Amino acid sequence: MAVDKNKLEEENCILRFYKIVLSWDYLRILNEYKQNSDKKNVSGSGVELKEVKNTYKDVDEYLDTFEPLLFEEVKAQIVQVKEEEEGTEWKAAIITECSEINGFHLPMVIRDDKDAVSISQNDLVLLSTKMVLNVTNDFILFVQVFTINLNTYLKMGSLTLQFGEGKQLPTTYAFALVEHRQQDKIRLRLHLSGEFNRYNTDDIRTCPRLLNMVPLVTEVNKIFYVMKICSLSTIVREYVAMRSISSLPFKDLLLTATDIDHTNDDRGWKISRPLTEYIEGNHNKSQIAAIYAGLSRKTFVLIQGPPGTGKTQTILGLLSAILHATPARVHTNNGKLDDIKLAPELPIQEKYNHWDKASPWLAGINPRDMIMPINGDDGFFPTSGNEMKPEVVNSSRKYRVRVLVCAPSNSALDEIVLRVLNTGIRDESDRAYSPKIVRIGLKPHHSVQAVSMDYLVEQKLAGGDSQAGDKQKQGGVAKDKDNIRASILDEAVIVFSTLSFSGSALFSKLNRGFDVVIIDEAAQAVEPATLVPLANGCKQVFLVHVLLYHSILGLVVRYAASFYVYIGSSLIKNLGPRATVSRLSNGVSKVGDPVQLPATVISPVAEKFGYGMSLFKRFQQAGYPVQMLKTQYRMHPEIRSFPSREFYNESLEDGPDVVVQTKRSWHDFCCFGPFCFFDIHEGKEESQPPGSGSWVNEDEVEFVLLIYGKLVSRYPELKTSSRLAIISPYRHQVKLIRKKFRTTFGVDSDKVVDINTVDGFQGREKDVAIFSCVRANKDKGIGFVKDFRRMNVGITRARSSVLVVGSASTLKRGSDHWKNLVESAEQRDVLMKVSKPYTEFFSDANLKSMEVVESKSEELEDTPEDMGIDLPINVVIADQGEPDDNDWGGYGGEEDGEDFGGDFD
Ligand SMILES: Nc1ncnc2c1ncn2[C@@H]1O[C@H](COP(=O)(O)OP(=O)(O)OP(=O)(O)O)[C@@H](O)[C@H]1O
Repeated sequence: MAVDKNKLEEENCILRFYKIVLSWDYLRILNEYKQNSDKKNVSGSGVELKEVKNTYKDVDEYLDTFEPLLFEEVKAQIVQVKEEEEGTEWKAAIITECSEINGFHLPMVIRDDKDAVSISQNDLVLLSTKMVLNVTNDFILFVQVFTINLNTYLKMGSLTLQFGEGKQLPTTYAFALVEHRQQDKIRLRLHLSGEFNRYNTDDIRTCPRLLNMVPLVTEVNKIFYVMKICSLSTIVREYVAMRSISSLPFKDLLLTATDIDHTNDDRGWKISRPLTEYIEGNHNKSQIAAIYAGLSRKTFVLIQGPPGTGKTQTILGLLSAILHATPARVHTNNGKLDDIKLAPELPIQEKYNHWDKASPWLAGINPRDMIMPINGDDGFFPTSGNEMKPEVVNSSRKYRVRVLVCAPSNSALDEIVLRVLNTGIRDESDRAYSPKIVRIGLKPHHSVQAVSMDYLVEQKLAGGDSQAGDKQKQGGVAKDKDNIRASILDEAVIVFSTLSFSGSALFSKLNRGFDVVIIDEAAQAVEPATLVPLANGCKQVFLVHVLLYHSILGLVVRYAASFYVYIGSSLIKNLGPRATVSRLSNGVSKVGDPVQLPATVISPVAEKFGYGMSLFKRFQQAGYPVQMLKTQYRMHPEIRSFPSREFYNESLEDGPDVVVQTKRSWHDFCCFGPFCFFDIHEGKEESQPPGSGSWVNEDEVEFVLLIYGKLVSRYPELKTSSRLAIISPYRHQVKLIRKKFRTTFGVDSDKVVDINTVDGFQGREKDVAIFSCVRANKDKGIGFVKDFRRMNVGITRARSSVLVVGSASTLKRGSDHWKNLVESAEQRDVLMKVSKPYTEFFSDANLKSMEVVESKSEELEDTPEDMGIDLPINVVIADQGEPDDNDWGGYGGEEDGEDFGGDFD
C-alpha cells in the first residue's frame, strides 16, 4: 500500500515537472539567457532565488530553495544545447492521432527520420510549424514551408528572413516530451493549458502561443517540425528525488545536517573475529575508524581524505564488514535483548550447491576469467591461481544486507567495480571471495563487462534459449529481458550504478530495496543528484570524497566559528571561475569549495546561488563529523612532497614501504620522474574551437607524444593503459592528443594509454601520468588551470612518475600554486627547459646525460620483486612483452552524454 502511495506521489511529481517545463517559451528562454542571466536574482517565472544554506527548518524551505535552482539548471541545459550544436537538425513530422489525458495532449507523430538514433524517450523537443534556424539578438531566420509531399513529408519551401525590432516570431511552437518511440512513430506529450505563475501549478495564465497549438496538434495529417533540444532523463530523476525528501526516513537529518543519531548497543553491528583481524591488519587507524563508524549503524557516515589515502580501499573494507555483520544484539519476542546465535557451518558439498545457485554466471563463465589476459598477466589481475571463492548464500543468514554503490560518472564507478573484481572482498572467515555483483547502466568499461547487466542478461538468455522457444518469436524477448534484469538486480548483493541510473525505471521494480548506499566522489554531484539513490529507500548512507586542500585544522576553525572567517586573498585570487564567492546565511564566508572538485553546474545563476554545493559539503559545513584519512600509500615521496607542502601543511604522511613500492627502473633517467617539469617555453595556446573558451597547445601535444614514445620503447611494460595516462584540463587538448596519437603511432590510443581530462581522472591512479597544462600566453592568464583543486588532482594520480608539461613562465604568472610548483621543480633540479626541435631532447646523447648513474646498480638490486615484496595487485614489473587488450582504458563521461571532463574557461 505504502509503495503504491509513493509511486503515486512520484508520478504526480513527474507530471508537475513536465507541466512546468513544457509550458516554457523556448525563444523567451534563449533571450533571457542572452541578457546576462548570471546577474539575475529571480527565475524566469518570477520566483525569487534563494541561496543554498547549510540547514533548513522544514521541507518547504528546502524545496523553495532547490526547486527554482533546479529549474534554472534545466533552462541552462536547454540553452547550452543551442549554443553547442551548430546547425541543429529539424525533421518533418506528421500527426496521426492525438489523445488528451490529465490536461496533457499526447499526439502520435510519424517522423521523417532515417537516423533512427537521434530522438529517444525523455528527450525534450521543440514542435513548431516553422523551422527556426537561428535566433540572435538581431534576427530570426526561419523556413516557411509551403509544399508538402506526404510521401516524403517534406520538400523545402522558401526562406524567410526577418531582421531587427520588427521581427515576427513564429507563434505556433511549443516544447514536447518524447513519451516513447517505436522506430519512426513517436508519442509526444505537450501541456498547452497555459503558463504557470511562480511554479504554482494551480495558478495558470492563458498563453496565446500555447492556445494556438491546441487545434494544430489535434489535426490529423498536420505537418510539424521537430527538433531535439536535450534529454531530460537525468534532471527529471533529480527533481523527483529532491521532491521525495519529505517521505525519506532520515528527512530531519537531511534538513538539519546534524548528527542526531546516537549510537547505542542495540543498533550497532558486529563482525566475526577473523574478519575483525583482517580489517585491523590491513587498514590503518583512520580507515578502521571509518569502517567501525559504519558498523555503528550511524545513518550518515562521511569519509574524506587527500589523494591516495585509501578511500576506495576503505570502501572495500566496509563492504566486507557490512555484508558479514550481524546485529550485536537483537530484540526477542518478549522485548528483551539477546545475543544473536551464529549460523552453523555448512558442509562443503552443501556450500558448492549454494555457490551454483548463488552465482549463475559461474555456470557459464567466471567473470574474472572473461577479463583475464589469455597469455598471462598484464599486471592488472591477480595471476597466482584463483584463490577467490564464489559467494556462499547462507540460508541461515538472516541479516545479509544489500548494498548500492554509486558514483557520479561511469569512469569513477568502473574504478570501484574493478577494484572489487580484482581483490574480491572477505567473508566472516576472512576468505576472499567474489560477491554476487552487477554493474548497471550505460557504457561499462570492457574490464567490467563481465558483471554488466547487459552481459548477464545475454548469458541468462543464452542459457534459457530452448525454453524461451515460441515465446521469443512472439516478441516475448523484451519482456523476458525485463524479468531477467529484475531478477539479476534482486539477487545481487552489491549493485553498482551511476547516481543518475539509480533513478531509472529498473529500480522501481525491485522486490527488495537496499540497506546501505555508498556514494563515491560524492562532492562531485549536486545535492539533488545525490538524493537519487537515496530515494529508493535505505537505512544507511556513506558519502566518500577526496580532500583537495588542507582542512583538517582549517575546517574546525572555519565551521566552528560563528563569525565571518577571513580567507586569504591569495586563496580567492587563485580560485577558478566556478569558485564563486558567496556568503551563506549562517554567517560563514564560503569561497567556492576549496577542498573538493566541484559538481558540474551549467547555469551561472544557479551556481551563484550555491547549487554546486554537494550534500557532502553542506553536511561538512554544518559541522557534521567527517572521518578523515591521512596516510597516503600511492605516491612516491618525490611526488607526494609538493602537494603535501602546498595543500596539506605537510600533514600528508607516507604509508610504510611506499618508496620501495613506487620505485621503478625508468627512474634511472631523471627526465622520467618521479617528478619533472618540462618547460615548453615556445609553445602556443590556441582557442579551440576558435573563439571558444577551450584551448589546445600543439607543441605540448608533440612533446607529450615524444615522451610517451620514448618511455614505452625503453620500458614496454608501460605500453598499457592500466599503467600510463596522459591527462589535461582541457577536453579539446585531450581530443587532439588522441587524434595525433593515432596518426603518430598508427593505433587507437585507448588500448595502450589512458588519455583523459583531469576531472575525468579523479579517483583513479596509474604508474605514470603525463600532465599537459596547455596555457602558454603570459598575458592571457591560465583560465581554469589555476584552480588548485584541478592542479592537485592532476599531480596526484601517479604512483611512480608525474611528468608535467607546460609553459613555466605562464604558469608562474598564472597562480601562486603553479609558481610554487615550478620553483619546487627548480629547487629539486628537475625543471627542464625544452627548445625546438623537441626530438633533440630525447636524442641518445641527451638521454645519456640525464642518466642517474649512482642509483642504477643499487636500484637493480632493490626492485620490489627481487626483495620478495608483494606488490599491490595493479602494480607489476612485467616482462617486456607486447601489451594486451585487457587493460584499463577508463574514460570520463556520464550516461546521457554528460561528461565530467574539464572544459571551457
Ligand atoms: N592501509 C593500506 N595499506 C597499504 N596500502 C594501502 C592502504 N590503503 C590504501 N592502500 C593503497 O594505496 C593506493 C591508493 O588507495 P586508494 O585508491 O584506495 O586511495 P583513494 O583515497 O581512493 O585515492 P584517490 O582519492 O586519489 O582516488 C592503492 O594502491 C591502495 O592499494
